[in-house]
Amino acid sequence: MTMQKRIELLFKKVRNANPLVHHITNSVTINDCANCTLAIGGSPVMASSVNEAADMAKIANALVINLGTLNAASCEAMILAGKAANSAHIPVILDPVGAGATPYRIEMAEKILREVKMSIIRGNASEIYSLIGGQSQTRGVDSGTVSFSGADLAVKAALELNSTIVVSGRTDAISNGETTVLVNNGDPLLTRVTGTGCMATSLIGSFAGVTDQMLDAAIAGISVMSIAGELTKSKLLEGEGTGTFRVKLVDTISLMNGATWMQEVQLHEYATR
Ligand SMILES: Nc1ncnc2c1ncn2[C@@H]1O[C@H](COP(=O)(O)OP(=O)(O)O)[C@@H](O)[C@H]1O
Ligand SMILES: Cc1ncsc1CCOP(=O)(O)O
Ligand SMILES: [Mg+2]
Repeated sequence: MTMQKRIELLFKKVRNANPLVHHITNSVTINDCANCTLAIGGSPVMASSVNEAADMAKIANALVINLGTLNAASCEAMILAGKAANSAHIPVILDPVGAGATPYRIEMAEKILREVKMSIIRGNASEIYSLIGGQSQTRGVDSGTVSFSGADLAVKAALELNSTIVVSGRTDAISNGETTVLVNNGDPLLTRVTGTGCMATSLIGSFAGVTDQMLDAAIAGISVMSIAGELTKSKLLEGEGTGTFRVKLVDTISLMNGATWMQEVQLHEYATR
């Protein structure tokens, strides 16, 4: 079966299986992440207390760790939950929001990466670059300039971090170090609403909860967000701006199925080792 066909089938699979996606995430986009998880067919639970993080991870189908507003307590909860998920063979997905923006963020990201095995890591180019020791001009949570192409960065990070990597941007690059795929969908409006990266990571977590193929889950999640950006832009009426775009984005995701995905996705294999 081709990768495209496998991903097409994931839409029904995720809606039938309704995977529990445990999030330890930031306080800015937490509600959008929960609604995006529901829109694609998952069941979100946000649980960040050190008293229950490990127990919740054990009963989940996937764990999403998002560093957006991390602090000492949430970092401890992320490590407890991550270790529990690793022991139970539950996929862990990392969104290193703002990694590289401050020394604390990169220190914490490195600490979590030392303790927890990540199945998938999704970030913008600056964030992924900082995880492999690079320095780019990142401003807060936005991407800056990086000297690699997204595809080359994804391959390098996949090999160095031993994980499936998604570098999001105008073109999304996804690599497990052996197979690298580019997704040429998206719309610049996606960068004018906070949380589209976080929501993409929640979508990836939802798909990772229903397949063992982490590359498929990573491609499915990021491409759903990028395609939804395009379709939602085309549905905006005169006088509607970024606020309406945010609401309609969740509508679009909730209505997307395998057939629409097949029709819209612009997928290209980049390189095979
Ligand atoms: N310049 C762009 N043009 C079109 N789509 C984009 C652009 N930049 C980012 N996207 C899309 O926006 C979504 C969020 O990615 P990104 O902005 O890189 O994440 P983050 O919000 O974490 O920085 C992804 O679906 C990505 O493909
Ligand atoms: C603005 C902001 N500040 C801390 S977390 C956060 C949300 C970032 O979300 P995204 O990376 O998806 O734009
Ligand atoms: Mg982000």
